[in-house]
Amino acid sequence: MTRITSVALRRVLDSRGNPTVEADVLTESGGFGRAAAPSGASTGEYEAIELPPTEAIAAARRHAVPRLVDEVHAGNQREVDATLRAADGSENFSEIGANSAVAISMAAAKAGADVLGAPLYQHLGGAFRGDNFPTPLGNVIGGGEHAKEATNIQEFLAAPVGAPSVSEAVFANAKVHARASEILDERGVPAAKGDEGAWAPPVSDADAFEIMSEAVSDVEDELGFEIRFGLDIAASEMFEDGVYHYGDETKTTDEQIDYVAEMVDEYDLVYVEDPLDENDYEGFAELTERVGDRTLICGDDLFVTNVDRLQDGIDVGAANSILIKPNQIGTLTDAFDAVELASRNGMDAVISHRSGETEDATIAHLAVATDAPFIKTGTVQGERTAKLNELIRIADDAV
Ligand SMILES: O=C(O)[C@@H](CO)OP(=O)(O)O
Ligand SMILES: [Mg+2]
Repeated sequence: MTRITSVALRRVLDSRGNPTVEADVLTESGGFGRAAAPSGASTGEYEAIELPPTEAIAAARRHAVPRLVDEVHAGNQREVDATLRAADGSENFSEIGANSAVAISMAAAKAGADVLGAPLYQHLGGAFRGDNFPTPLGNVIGGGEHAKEATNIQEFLAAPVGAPSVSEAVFANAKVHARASEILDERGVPAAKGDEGAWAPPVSDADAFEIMSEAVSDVEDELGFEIRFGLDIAASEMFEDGVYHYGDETKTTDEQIDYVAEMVDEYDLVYVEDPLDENDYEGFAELTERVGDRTLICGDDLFVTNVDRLQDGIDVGAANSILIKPNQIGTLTDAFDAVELASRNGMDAVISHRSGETEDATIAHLAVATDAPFIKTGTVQGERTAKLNELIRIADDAV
C-alpha cells in the first residue's frame, strides 16, 4: 500500500527569498506527502551539505529517485532513509544534498501517514508515544547572523514554561514579542525584524537582557503563569582567533563561561544554546558542570544532530540537551536516532526550525512524536506560525 510510485522534486521559495527543495511523494494506494527543506544562516561547520537546489534536485533525480520508486515503502521510514543514504554514498549527503534528502525523507513520512490515515505525529511517534506537548521557545529579540546592526547574541527566546496549554504558550510568546516592541518604542529605539521575525534593534546585549526581562515579566503578570527566557548565543559565529567577539570587545573562553554563568543566575535563564564554540567540548562541559542543574545547556552547532558528535559530548559531559534539526543531518531516521541517544543519556532533545523556512510544519509533528520538552520555531511570521498553528491543531486533535 505504501510502495512509492513517484517522487517529484522542484524549487520553491523560502522565507529569505532563496530557492529551496520541495519533494512530493506518492504511493501506490494514493498516499501523498509534500515537504520542503529549510536552510540555516548560522550553520555549524559539521552539518550535512546543502547543495544549490538545482544541483541537489538533479543529483537526487539521478541517484535517489530510481532507487525509491517501485522499490521502497513510504511507511517504512528506516528503509526510505537508508535508501537515501545508499544513493548518496557519502558521509554527509554531499552527492544528493541534505536539502534533497530531508525533503524526500519528510515527504515520504507524510505519504506513509496519509496511507494509514493517521496524523504525522502519530505515525512517527506510534501508539505508545508520551502525551506531552513541547513548550515553544519564541524568538523575540535577536541579531548575530540573522540581522545586521543588532545584538551580538543571536536569539533572546521567550519560554512560557508555566503555560497550561500549547495554545496559551503560543499566544504568550506573541504577547512577549508585542510587549518588547512597545518597550523599544518607549525607549525610542527603532527596530526592524531579523530573519526569524524577532525584533532586531540596535541595542547592546545588556539592554536586550533588560528589555526581554521586562517584557517577560509584564506578560507573566498579565497572564498569571510562569514565563522565563533563554538564549541562542550561536557562539561559533563570534569565535575568531581564540576569542569571542562582542562588537569591539572580546572575551576569552574563561570570560565567556563566567559571563554566561552570571547571566543564567541574574536572569534565571531556562535555556542557553551554543554558549561556546562548536569545537569546544571542554568549555561546554565546564559550563554544564557549573549551571547544568538549573538550566538547559543545548548543543546546536556543537552536535549538528549527529549521533557521533553527540556521543563525544556525552562522554565528556558537554551540554545537557541537544538541538534537533533534521536538515543538519539529512533524514528523519538520523534525527530520531539522535533524540533516542540523547534521551537514553538523560538529555533533553529540543526540536528546531532554521532561520530560512517554508510553510512546512513537519517539525511540529516531530516534536510531539518525540515528546520533546521544547520546540524552537519563532513567534510570528507565516513560516513560523505555520508550525505554531499546527501545534495548536495537534493539541486539539490529540486530547
Ligand atoms: O542557530 C539556530 O539555532 C538557527 C535557528 O534559530 O539558526 P540557523 O538556521 O541560521 O542556523
Ligand atoms: Mg542555534
